Amino acid sequence: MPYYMPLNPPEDEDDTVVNIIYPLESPIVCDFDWEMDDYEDFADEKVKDEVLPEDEKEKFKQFLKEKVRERKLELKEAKEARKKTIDDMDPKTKEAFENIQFYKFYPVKTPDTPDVSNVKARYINRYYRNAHHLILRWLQVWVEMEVVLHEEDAKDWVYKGEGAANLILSYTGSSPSMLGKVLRVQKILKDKGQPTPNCILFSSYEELLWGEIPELLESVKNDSLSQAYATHVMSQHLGASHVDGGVLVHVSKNFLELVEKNVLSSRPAWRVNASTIDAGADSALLISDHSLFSGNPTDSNCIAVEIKAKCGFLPSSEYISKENAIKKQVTRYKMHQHFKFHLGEISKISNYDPLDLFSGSKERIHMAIKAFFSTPQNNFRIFANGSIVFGGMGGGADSVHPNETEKCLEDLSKVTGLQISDFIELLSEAIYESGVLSKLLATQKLDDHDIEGAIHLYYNIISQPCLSQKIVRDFLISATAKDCSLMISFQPRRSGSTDSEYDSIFLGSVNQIYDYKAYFIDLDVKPLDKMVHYFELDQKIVSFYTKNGETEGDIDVDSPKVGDSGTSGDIKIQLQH
Ligand SMILES: O=P(O)(O)O[C@@H]1[C@@H](OP(=O)(O)O)[C@H](OP(=O)(O)O)[C@H](O)[C@H](OP(=O)(O)O)[C@H]1OP(=O)(O)O
Ligand SMILES: Nc1ncnc2c1ncn2[C@@H]1O[C@H](COP(=O)(O)OP(=O)(O)OP(=O)(O)O)[C@@H](O)[C@H]1O
Repeated sequence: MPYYMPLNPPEDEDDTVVNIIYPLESPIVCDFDWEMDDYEDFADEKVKDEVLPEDEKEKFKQFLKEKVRERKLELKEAKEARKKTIDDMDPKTKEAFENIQFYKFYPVKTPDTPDVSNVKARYINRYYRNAHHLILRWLQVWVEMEVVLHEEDAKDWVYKGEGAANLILSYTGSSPSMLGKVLRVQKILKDKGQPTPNCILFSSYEELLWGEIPELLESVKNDSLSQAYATHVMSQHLGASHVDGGVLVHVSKNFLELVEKNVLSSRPAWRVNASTIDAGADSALLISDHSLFSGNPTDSNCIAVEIKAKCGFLPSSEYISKENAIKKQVTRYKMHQHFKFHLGEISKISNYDPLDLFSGSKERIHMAIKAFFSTPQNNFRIFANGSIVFGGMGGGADSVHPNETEKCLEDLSKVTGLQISDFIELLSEAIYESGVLSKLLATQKLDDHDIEGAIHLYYNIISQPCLSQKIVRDFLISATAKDCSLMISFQPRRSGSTDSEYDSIFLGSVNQIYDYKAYFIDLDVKPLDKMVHYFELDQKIVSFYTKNGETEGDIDVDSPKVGDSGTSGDIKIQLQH
């Protein structure tokens, strides 16, 4: 019940505590209770503890007052918004909420489960408050997993792509229920020293952090965290119509082992060295193949574009230290490119600027797409009828060698029937008209403290669990939004048909209407203990850029030009409609 709207205010509306991070060389991280604490005494205490210089006291008090004022305003607005929603509620809905009954289930003791009969409590959480009924019975919530994939099914699944955490298989068999689907199977890293990319179990801190979303905690038991996080967290921010949680299916060990063997030769060598399919998993996610428009590879004439947009804003957090002030002027993406080039992870600095893609300006979106064509790296792929025709498979920072770009452009035009300039026009119109990136940007901006602020709250959580959770939770949601991909699929509308349930773009240059759909993929929860990695990587990237600037790997002027009248831009090829 993610949208449960209690008629009585949740407890935090009476909360008088505000989380403080006061920016100093060593920031002061504390909680201030405006009912219990006195500004003067509070500041004196900090001076006495030698965390606040005496001459900073007045400024600190002003800072506290400002934070208290902001928090009170926030609470007042939340209260008014609640009141308005309740006032506007139709009487039937209101009656349903008034009569709602909560049942809290506890497991009975079995040889494998602990006896919890003495620790039962009616309390659920601060929204639901107390349960009306307590039931001591094991409630096993099974996700519908009617499908089981066995060894003999392995031949129907081929390699589609992979990231650091998952390997994606396309279905090539004839079962109608699987047609147009991909299977997302978990991988495990060979080097146990690397930070774990995927979170399938929760630590006790994570249980606290995400505890307000019961479906998430429940999903861990069912091995369906990835599905639950997409559905119950990310879709609230990105819009349910752009998120597909998929369905969990059982997979046998033999199925996974055979698939691992079958796809080995299609996988990039560096991915094979880094990770392997987790043959111990007993389920995998079955999701619609969003590189297909109709779900059927044979009848769709579909072109799809995958964009890993990365972080689309410059941080302005007050917690960013003076030495790292460059972060407020140069994008994380650009600085990371220089660092990756230095490490030999990419052969060329990308021309792509995320600020262009997220700008909301048609011209700048155009520029971003042109940059993707010259340096796609792992940020840009194009699929025709589900098969990749531009960009590299298997993710990775430098998945396409620049020399291959020209050839890819020719292939692309052959299958789409569009000149590259028309294709860029179609894609930028869809990005501009759909507004789908503005939701993504707002979700990324949940990170308003920057890692330099959030890291202190992370340490807070692991030293005295229960404080400062929202900021870290928002940081992790934002991290998912900075790393996910957007998949937009297009299908030319048949001539003669006028109405359609889809959004569409009219491409004047070819006199054709294209229907399109947009989905976000890779919406997994980031592990809480990755916070330290985030902080360390951030410091490395910024310090490298601050010391070295743009001296290495500057943008190559000889890269293929796209979208202008000229060679590649005029290539033309046919996609039947
Ligand atoms: O830190 P970044 O920006 O390099 O992002 C990582 C990505 O690198 P990129 O720079 O996009 O090539 C990285 O992508 P690749 O493996 O390089 O294709 C992963 O997406 C990684 O996420 P996770 O560990 O699989 O959950 C990403 O890690 P998160 O930071 O999203 O946790
Ligand atoms: N539903 C889907 N439809 C079509 N293609 C998909 C789908 N899901 C994933 N893919 C393809 O598989 C690739 C890898 O998938 P995904 O990004 O989910 O892996 P990951 O390991 O979670 O990534 P990361 O490295 O970001 O953690 C994607 O880049 C995309 O090309």
